[in-house]
Amino acid sequence: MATQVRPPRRDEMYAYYRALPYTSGLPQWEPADAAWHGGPEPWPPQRTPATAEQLEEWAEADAEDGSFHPIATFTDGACVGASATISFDVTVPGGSTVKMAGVTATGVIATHRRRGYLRRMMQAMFDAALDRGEPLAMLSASEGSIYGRFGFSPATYRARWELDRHEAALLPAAPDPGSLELVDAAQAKQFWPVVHAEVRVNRVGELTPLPGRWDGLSDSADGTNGPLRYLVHRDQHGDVDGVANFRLPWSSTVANAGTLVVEALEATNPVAYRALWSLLVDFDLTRTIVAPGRPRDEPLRWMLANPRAMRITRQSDNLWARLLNVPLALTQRSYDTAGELTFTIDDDRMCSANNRTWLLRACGASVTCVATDREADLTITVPALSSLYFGGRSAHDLAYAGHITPHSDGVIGQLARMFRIDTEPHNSFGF
Ligand SMILES: CC(=O)SCCNC(=O)CCNC(=O)[C@H](O)C(C)(C)COP(=O)(O)OP(=O)(O)OC[C@H]1O[C@@H](n2cnc3c(N)ncnc32)[C@H](O)[C@@H]1OP(=O)(O)O
Repeated sequence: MATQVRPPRRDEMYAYYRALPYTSGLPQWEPADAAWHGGPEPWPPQRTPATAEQLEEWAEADAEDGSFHPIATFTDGACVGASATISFDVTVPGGSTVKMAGVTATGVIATHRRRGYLRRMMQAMFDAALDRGEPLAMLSASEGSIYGRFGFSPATYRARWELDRHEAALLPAAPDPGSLELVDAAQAKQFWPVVHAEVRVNRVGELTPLPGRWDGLSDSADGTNGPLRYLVHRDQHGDVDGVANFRLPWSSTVANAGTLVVEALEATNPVAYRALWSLLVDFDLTRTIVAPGRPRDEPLRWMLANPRAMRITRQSDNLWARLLNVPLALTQRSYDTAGELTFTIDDDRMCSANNRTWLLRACGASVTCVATDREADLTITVPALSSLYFGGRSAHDLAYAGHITPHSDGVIGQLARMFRIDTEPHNSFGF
């Protein structure tokens, strides 16, 4: 059987999409409650197989999108596996953005699984990303057991919480000099990119939006979920500094009736953030407020008179990260404390140039990472370093779990102090 792993040609794109579960209506996520899923109905929902018109639309759009890099597996001329990377910028500790290969839409048809095709496509995508100068890759994992073997590990997190409206009283605060306004989808499409652009650079893990990111916003009803509604906050000068999308889905059960789902909310400052939530958590004729896909360190909890009233009902990892070029990635973030560390990597089966001992020196804006012959302070796995890179995992926990081996006293504490960040890494949308 002749097997090729290569980018598909334009005329092969239909066959390429057909290798993906979601084009055939098959599930593409493990059957677990998902933290980004707001509604009460079972998950994952049924999907309708893609029509020929949809496939043509995607092929057209993807061919024009220079940031989309598909890869496919062909056996005897038939496309049996598909994946792709999308070039993003991701915000890293210190507020810089780093070029990142977002691995997306991956599938191998059921009859051809466990033959190493995903591994071959992943290697091809890593090599191509390195050639484009992207020092790291990220993805959302459909199942938690697949991607660790390729060097990925959780980097950003999300939570779904619920709040009983009658327990949602906010602590008093200074009067808001700004105002709230309900807008339609056309206006929301204008405001979202402006607000997100400012929020993104201040939150580790946030991404540059894909082209057309907000094109799908609409005022039409989405079945029994009803239409999305849009709320904006303006500051005292009239400039929009916060946006929220929410829904009031219909439910057949009394238990789920009167639920207000906040699908997205971003604000550039605490006044706008508080104002948006203050309306949404006290919306007449509702009973429960549900917010999926939120940061785990949601400040709203500490604005409530009863902080326990906000109940985290699900939480999960969100994006997983994988450093492809360790020295390049490490010199593009900043460090909480100045320091010098030597560490060995010896487990990288896919980007073998990383298997060295490295000397990381950080002093303010000056950061260097070079190969060294010095003795290592510690040995760390690529997945552990990839998690640590975004600041949301504890070096102590990773060491306790065996992913980091210290070779001298106190070195895990130093690693923890250098890599820590103030707020949890989070990304408000995936890919
Ligand atoms: C980023 C995203 O897009 S997430 C979406 C991923 N897609 C899906 O979940 C759709 C359904 N599943 C599939 O299409 C396929 O099973 C894939 C894409 C997950 C894996 O493709 P395959 O070609 O079978 O993987 P491949 O044979 O290269 O396996 C590589 C390794 O991963 C392991 N592996 C593959 N899939 C799984 C799995 N679902 N669970 C556990 N281990 C797995 C293999 O055992 C193998 O292990 P080894 O290297 O230790 O021998």
